[in-house]
Amino acid sequence: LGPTSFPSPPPTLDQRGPGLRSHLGLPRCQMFEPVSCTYTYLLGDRESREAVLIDPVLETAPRDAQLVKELGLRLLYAVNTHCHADHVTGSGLLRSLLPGCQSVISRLSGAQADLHIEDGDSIRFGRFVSWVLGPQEEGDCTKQQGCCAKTLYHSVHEKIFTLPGDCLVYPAHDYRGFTVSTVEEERTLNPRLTLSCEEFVKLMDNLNLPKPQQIDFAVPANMRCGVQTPTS
Ligand SMILES: N[C@@H](CCC(=O)N[C@@H](CCS)C(=O)NCC(=O)O)C(=O)O
Ligand SMILES: [Fe+2]
Repeated sequence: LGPTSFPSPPPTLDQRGPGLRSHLGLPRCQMFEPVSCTYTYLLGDRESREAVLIDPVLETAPRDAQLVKELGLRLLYAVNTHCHADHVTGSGLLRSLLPGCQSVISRLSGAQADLHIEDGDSIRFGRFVSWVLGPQEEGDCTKQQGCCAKTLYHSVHEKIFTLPGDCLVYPAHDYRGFTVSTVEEERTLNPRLTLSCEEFVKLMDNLNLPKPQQIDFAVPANMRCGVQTPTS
């Protein structure tokens, strides 16, 4: 996103600790939801104040909305990388909390949203453009969620791995506490992505992961963009 920084922070930021202030060195914040171990990302443009939120979670949507307001940002889009099975999206609630915000998901997901995007589409906020999509929705999808492992492998190799090696790669989840890596690190050291396509598909087809705990209510809710009105 370039070496930009937010301008002078609004007064409320001065009451915050150095942890949040340190986020102001780059126009992005990484936030965590501990039950599903989901990371949500806020990307903002310091000049126009336009912002996007990637993979918001229902339970932490009020926190995210508060942060958007405190940073003096205008949230244009609440983007879902896919129709999640392990948490309910916060995008429906954020539309209510932050008027003007549109929910976004891939058309191939079949889920409801204000805006459906396809491979090659761009999301613009301020001076920035974001989004890389594979032939199917990719995000952090796994075989467990009906994603084709072969498509995932080719998408990562042909899209993400063509980005510069020092490009930062942020996870949608991490269950061990890691927060960031690089394209070069993933390309050379990722134990799955350094396999051949055939080996990768075999491994993914045999993960035998347990069913996500929230799947039975998360998927139906996410097909409707989560919760549409603020909870009391
Ligand atoms: N315990 C969690 C597990 C949720 C889950 O299955 N997560 C997937 C990623 C979903 S986007 C995962 O862990 N994949 C691991 C892998 O090795 O691919 C829950 O019940 O929600
Ligand atoms: Fe997930």
